[in-house]
Amino acid sequence: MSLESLRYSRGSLQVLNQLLLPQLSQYDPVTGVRDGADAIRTMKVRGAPAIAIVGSLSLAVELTSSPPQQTADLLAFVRESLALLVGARPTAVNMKKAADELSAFLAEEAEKPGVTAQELTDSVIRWAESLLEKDVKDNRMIGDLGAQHILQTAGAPGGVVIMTHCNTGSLATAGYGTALGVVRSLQAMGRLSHVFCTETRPYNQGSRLTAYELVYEKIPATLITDSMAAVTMRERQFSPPAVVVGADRVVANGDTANKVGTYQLAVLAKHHGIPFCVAAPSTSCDLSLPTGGSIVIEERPGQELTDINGVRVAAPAH
Ligand SMILES: CSC[C@H]1O[C@H](OP(=O)(O)O)[C@H](O)[C@@H]1O
Repeated sequence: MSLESLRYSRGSLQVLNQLLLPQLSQYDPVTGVRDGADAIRTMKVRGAPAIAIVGSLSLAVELTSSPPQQTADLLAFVRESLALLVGARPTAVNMKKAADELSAFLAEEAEKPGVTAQELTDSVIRWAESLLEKDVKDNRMIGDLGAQHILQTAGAPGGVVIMTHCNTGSLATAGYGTALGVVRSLQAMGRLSHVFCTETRPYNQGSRLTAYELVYEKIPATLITDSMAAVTMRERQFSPPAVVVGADRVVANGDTANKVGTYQLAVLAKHHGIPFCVAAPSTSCDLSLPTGGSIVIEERPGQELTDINGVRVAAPAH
């Protein structure tokens, strides 16, 4: 059983407050779109797929509790809500893609003769709910296919050694995970020897979230600092095996945006002759952008670097 990033039933959404992990597992209610956008913006909920799913379900719960009576009001509310949710964080494409797809779906549904506002509302709710099952199904496929790919390059029987960055597990998705899904599939196949997860400063997705998931499921792993990555690659018999990471956005030429620190791992992997793999669902792909130069890279408050749990660990700026 994996950790759950969210708990949903029609009309009710709760999210695991990832700002409090690993010290405290607390589920916070999300009663509507503003709650959903706040949870995403503050990184109470994070991870490209989870952002889109929580954002979409926050719209579904608000529509369940307060369904607009007129079609025009529904269309305006959905449009404004999706704009708010997309604006919560810029780099991961998943929420923008979900917003575009939902908007197109709703426009098509609204063209149907005699359709009522309630029928349209119910369609939007069902569309949002469909993301949950699809995400887990996608992640299991990514995990199995990624594991098979890595084993083909392993060149030897027995377990493989993997390094991963940030958090791409059940806490970043609706379940199973992407890069961590590959780890789970290798473990299920009996072909995982060890995982090295990087702490991933400054938000510490690796130490606070990935290590938490791996320990919770008794997957053999070692937490390393980001600065340990190079010596770990040199000393820990990767052979080949692989560095496997997730993605916030993959664009048309294959350029990939991911958590800061990913680029240096790619350079190190190349230097050490270790395959570097990106595990991401199609919901993280943005073919409208030709190269990575077009991706908006998020910049967050400096306190997320200088403070840990409210305690300053760096000299204040002038
Ligand atoms: C499968 S999640 C992909 C992506 O999300 C993480 O970013 P954040 O924790 O800031 O939302 C990280 O970049 C992961 O690789």
